Formats: sequence, C-alpha cells, structure tokens
Amino acid sequence: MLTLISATPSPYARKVRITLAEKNIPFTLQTEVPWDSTTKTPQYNPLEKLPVLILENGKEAVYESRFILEYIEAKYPDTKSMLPPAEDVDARLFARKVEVLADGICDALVLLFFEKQRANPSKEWQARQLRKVDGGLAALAKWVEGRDYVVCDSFGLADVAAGSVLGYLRVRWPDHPWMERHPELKAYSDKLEERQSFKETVPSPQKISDKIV
Ligand SMILES: N[C@@H](CCC(=O)N[C@@H](CS(=O)(=O)O)C(=O)NCC(=O)O)C(=O)O
Repeated sequence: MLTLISATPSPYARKVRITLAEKNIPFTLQTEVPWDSTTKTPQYNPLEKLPVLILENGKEAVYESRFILEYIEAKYPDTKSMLPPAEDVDARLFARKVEVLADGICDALVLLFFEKQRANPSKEWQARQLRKVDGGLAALAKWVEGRDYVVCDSFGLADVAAGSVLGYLRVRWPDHPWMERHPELKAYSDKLEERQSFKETVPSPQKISDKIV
C-alpha cells in the first residue's frame, strides 16, 4: 500500500491527502514534524521536505507535492481525473497555473511564519512575503469570482490547491483579513470545506520541538 508522509498543518500534504481521498486510493498516513530530528522524511527525500509518497515497495519515493499529484494522475488512470480532458490543453494548463499560484502563496506564508520566530525579524522581508500573499489572494479571488469551481465548472486540481491554501490561512493566520477582503473567496472555501475529502483532512497546528531558526 502507498504511504504518505504528512504533517498536520501542511497545505502541500493536504493537496495529496484530498486527491487520494477523491480518487479512493487507499494509503497509510504517516504524520510527522519535518522540522524535528525524529522525522523520517530525509530517508526518502534528500530535500528533507514532506509530503513524500512512499510507493508500494516501501523503498521508492515521490516528493514535491505538484509532482506527487502528477504521478498519481499518471499512475492511476482508472480513478477520477482531477484535470480537464486531455484535449482541453488550455484548461489543463490553467489548472496547473492555479496550483502554482496557490503553492506560491503557501511558500510566502511559510517564510513569513519562520521569519516571525527569528530573534530580530526583518520588517522588509515580512512585508515582501505578505505582499506576495495578498497579491496572490487577489489574483485567486478574480479567478474564483462567482464560480463554484475554478476550471471548467467541475471540481479538480485547481480547487484542491486553492482550497488547501485557504484552509491553511484559516489555521495559521486566523487574523488575516482575507475573508472580509474577498467574501467570494470565503464562500468558495466554505463550500469546498463541505466536501468529505476536505472534512477528513482539516489542518491543525503542530508542536515543533527542535530549534530551527
Ligand atoms: N514545494 C514543496 C514544499 C513542501 C514543504 O515546504 N514542506 C514543509 C512542511 S509544511 O510547510 O508543508 O508543513 C517541510 O517539509 N519543511 C521542512 C524543510 O523545509 O526542511 C511541496 O510542494 O511539496
């Protein structure tokens, strides 16, 4: 069986958990704190990041969430596709563009999270990351406006990625004003959180024991 190394707050890992659930692909969830020395992640990913998908042989591993999702789509063709039909090239590329934007917002949020923990956090660095978060959310809000799903009016990869970053904001930045600033994003996120695959993967904070910054 597949094993997914995940962490409770991880928006990147949530994308994979949601996708495996939507495709009804069974897997074992291995929850870790990638920042602690106890993590097994480096044994499977030299970049020491999760999520990591450990394949059935227990040895080979796939890492980097975008690639894990591409791998799952390619290797499990009989499951529900998370992408528009192959002939709709532009829609498929747009879905991946939404994932790039959503992941980029997550990247800036992670950098912001750790900068705030430094002894002397840089105001300029925090401002730069927050600009990326706010700019990314504004772009996402435009794509989502008035729609239930971002691409081709059906649930797919773009919604998994967009829903994961919005769910991450709920947990990691409860005081970020994105819901007031973009009510359409809030409505969109609320609807996604009603899906079973979202309900069973709600993120939560983790306790990091090691000193990392
Ligand atoms: N681009 C990567 C980012 C993954 C990532 O940053 N994972 C974090 C955990 S979390 O932020 O998702 O909770 C990690 O393992 N960090 C450990 C490290 O960077 O050494 C992906 O999409 O998989």
